[in-house]
Amino acid sequence: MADLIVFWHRRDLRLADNLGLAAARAKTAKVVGLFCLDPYLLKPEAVAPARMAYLLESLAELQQSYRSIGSDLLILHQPPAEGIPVLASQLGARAIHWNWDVEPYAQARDRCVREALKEQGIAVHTGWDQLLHAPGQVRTQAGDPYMVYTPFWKNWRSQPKAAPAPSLWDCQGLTEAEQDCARQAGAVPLPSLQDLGFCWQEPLPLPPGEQAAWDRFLAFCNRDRTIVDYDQQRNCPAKDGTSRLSAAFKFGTLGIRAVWQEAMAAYQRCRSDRTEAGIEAWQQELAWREFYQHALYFFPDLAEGAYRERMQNFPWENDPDLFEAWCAGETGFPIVDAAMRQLNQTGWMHNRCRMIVASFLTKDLLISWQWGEQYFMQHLVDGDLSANNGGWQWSASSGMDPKPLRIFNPVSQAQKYDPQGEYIRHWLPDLADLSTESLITGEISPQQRQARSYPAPVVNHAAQRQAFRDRYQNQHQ
Ligand SMILES: Cc1cc2nc3c(=O)[nH]c(=O)nc-3n(C[C@H](O)[C@H](O)[C@H](O)COP(=O)(O)OP(=O)(O)OC[C@H]3O[C@@H](n4cnc5c(N)ncnc54)[C@H](O)[C@@H]3O)c2cc1C
Repeated sequence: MADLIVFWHRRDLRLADNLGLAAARAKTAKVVGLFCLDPYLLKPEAVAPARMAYLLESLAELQQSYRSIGSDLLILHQPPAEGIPVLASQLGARAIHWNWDVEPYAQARDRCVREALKEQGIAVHTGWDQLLHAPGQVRTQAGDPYMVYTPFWKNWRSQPKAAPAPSLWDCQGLTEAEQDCARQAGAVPLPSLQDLGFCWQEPLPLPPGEQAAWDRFLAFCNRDRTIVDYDQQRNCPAKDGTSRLSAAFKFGTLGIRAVWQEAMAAYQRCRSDRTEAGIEAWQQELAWREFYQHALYFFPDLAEGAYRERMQNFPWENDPDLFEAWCAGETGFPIVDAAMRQLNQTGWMHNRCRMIVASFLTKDLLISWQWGEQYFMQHLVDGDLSANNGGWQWSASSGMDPKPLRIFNPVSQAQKYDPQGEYIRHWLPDLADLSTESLITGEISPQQRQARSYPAPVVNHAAQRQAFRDRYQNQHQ
């Protein structure tokens, strides 16, 4: 009988273009998948129900895919360092393979699992998969990691990209005796969302699973060709101008090399500078994703606090009532409230609006970006430590931004990016009959507000802007 390799899936919930999985299959026909529901990562206070729903349904699809090629995806529901070594040794596995992750918790966890497997005499094989360029591959001339995006992008773009890894096509699964053995070692059926204490009843912003992610990507890139207008449309939250693939990139239901290859093929087919610019603008977003992952890998302290030392003890006011108003979309600023209601109702928010609400929380309400960071993790289907932390620190003037002091004006943001008030009307239907001018400027009379149960503005933007500037300058004296 062939030697067994267990492939531990984490942020790579797919059979196609999976470097670690393809390497395991090249060594043996007998490959079985494993996913470990780690209680540490499943705490309801830290995880968005939409994200958990996306994860579980993607796992269900992956399990079916494994079964259709003759193997299976085993599920453990316990701390990985406890469950995986027991399962692997009971099954007599020759080795465990997995793809690396940049997050500090994942790295510490992996070290524990590796140590425990070593004690059992089980080999471990690991490598990078989730990025086109692994941390360390893109460095400044001095050999340091980049701390500024634009030179990172130029270097990142110029480097050759790997081709997609071959998909898993057929496998030899566990015998019945081995399946019994796996159950005795803790393998469980995939639990439901309710079993894990979550509830999500809305449609997900992206249908879960590998097939749906690839279909969405092909539509975005080739069929609807939204990608070629990306640079024109991506800042308009009322338009369907972005890919909405963020959950797929977070959980790896899409392989990044396959995505790059397809986007480059679309680029080669372009007949105008305009369409090339659209595709390149989208590729720049993929580079932002990698920039923030490299940053977290090299500066794990980012997860704990401000990157800029002078922002580490910033005197935030942290008023809990203002925070509650922001969370509920009840600040009296229509563009901010529309965005927060999109997040609360769908589990996703447009990037332009993420920047607007993050600026508003930190610069207008003087509330720590870490409160907002946590709230986003509790609600986003794509909640991801590196991208979320990067976005929040950029917005709070505490991160890796060469021009850190940016303060968004909610009125001019709405004027520029939602000039017809379509986005605001959609998410604040009670205000839909007001004039576009009122929706954009927020100049809504007390009577009109009262009639629509819409709150008065919770702060004065100009005064708060000045208050933030004063505090910021004090910190930088
Ligand atoms: C305050 C704040 C918090 C954020 N939190 C997250 C988060 O938790 N998870 C997350 O994936 N993105 C986050 N972003 C980045 C960005 O808003 C989302 O990736 C994007 O809106 C997802 O929509 P899309 O898939 O249509 O993106 P597209 O515009 O189609 O971009 C394609 C992909 O590139 C990546 N990407 C795009 N923009 C960024 C960016 N600025 N930083 C890093 N990666 C990017 C995403 O994987 C995205 O799916 C945050 C941004 C801000 C300002």
